[in-house]
Amino acid sequence: MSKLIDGKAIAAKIRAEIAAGVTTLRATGVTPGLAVVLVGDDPASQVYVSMKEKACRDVGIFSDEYKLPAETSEAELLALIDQLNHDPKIHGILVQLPLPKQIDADKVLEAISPLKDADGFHPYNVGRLAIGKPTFRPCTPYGVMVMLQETGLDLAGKEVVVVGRSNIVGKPVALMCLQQNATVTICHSKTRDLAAKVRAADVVIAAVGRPEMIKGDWIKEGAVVIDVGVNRVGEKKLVGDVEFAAAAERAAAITPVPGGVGPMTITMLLYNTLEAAKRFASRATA
Ligand SMILES: Nc1nc2c(c(=O)[nH]1)N[C@@H](CN(C=O)c1ccc(C(=O)N[C@@H](CCC(=O)O)C(=O)O)cc1)CN2
Repeated sequence: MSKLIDGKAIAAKIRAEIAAGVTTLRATGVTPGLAVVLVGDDPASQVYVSMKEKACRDVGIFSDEYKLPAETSEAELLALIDQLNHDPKIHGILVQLPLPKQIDADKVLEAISPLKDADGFHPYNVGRLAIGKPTFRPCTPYGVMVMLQETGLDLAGKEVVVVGRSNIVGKPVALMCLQQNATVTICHSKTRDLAAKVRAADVVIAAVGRPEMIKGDWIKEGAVVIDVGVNRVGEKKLVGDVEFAAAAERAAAITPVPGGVGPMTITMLLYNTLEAAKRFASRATA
């Protein structure tokens, strides 16, 4: 039976450090501020946004919420982003994804000032990550890396298989593992013999968004498994992208769902917001 990588416990430890950092910064007269923008009434997004607001309160970050109707136009959202880019109380801006169909998400993410890009999704920050000089890192992949670090595993020379190639998780987490000298394979819907690829992996990062798609018997004995999937099955049950019980029989360490990567996503958002505020403060005094 494998060791559980407890995202809640790791998140609590890092959030305490962030709270201390916020206190120090506030003593200099700068309160970190995060604008949380939600368009529409997607139930999961509403839950995530509430969790982000509560997490901000808990560590002393000021959060300003903008809940806009589902029929908001792209131009209206871009006007709000422009206003927030110029708001001195706001150091980080996050637009909850997904956005309604009439809005081009890429255009919106590109409109956020790269200096306030708490989600790390702006092409400037993505480019910095790609060249190995990250500024703001996307929160979920960043959280995954912190969890891997907590296991004490050295990624250098390890075979890492990332299942999923989204801009939010798959691609950036692959870049981050590459930066740590892992040999990285990104798998996706056109990958031939996914099972064989996963069977060869020392580390499996599942970010495909399909309930229990990665079978337990694909996991190599002693591998580390990070499950990014948060899939709702039926009324209340949440499952990951990996068949947890069977995978846990073989893995050296594995993340649960819930209580694994999810809490780390919000923690790294707090971290990025504090970083943005610190950089603002040092620009102001330069
Ligand atoms: N602007 C963004 N949009 C989205 C992001 C993001 O990082 N930035 N990621 C996801 C959703 N997400 C954050 O927004 C998110 C998903 C899951 C969790 C989480 O803590 N999950 C819990 C379970 C919570 C539940 O009961 O539903 C867990 O896994 O333990 C936090 C944040 C898409 N959009």
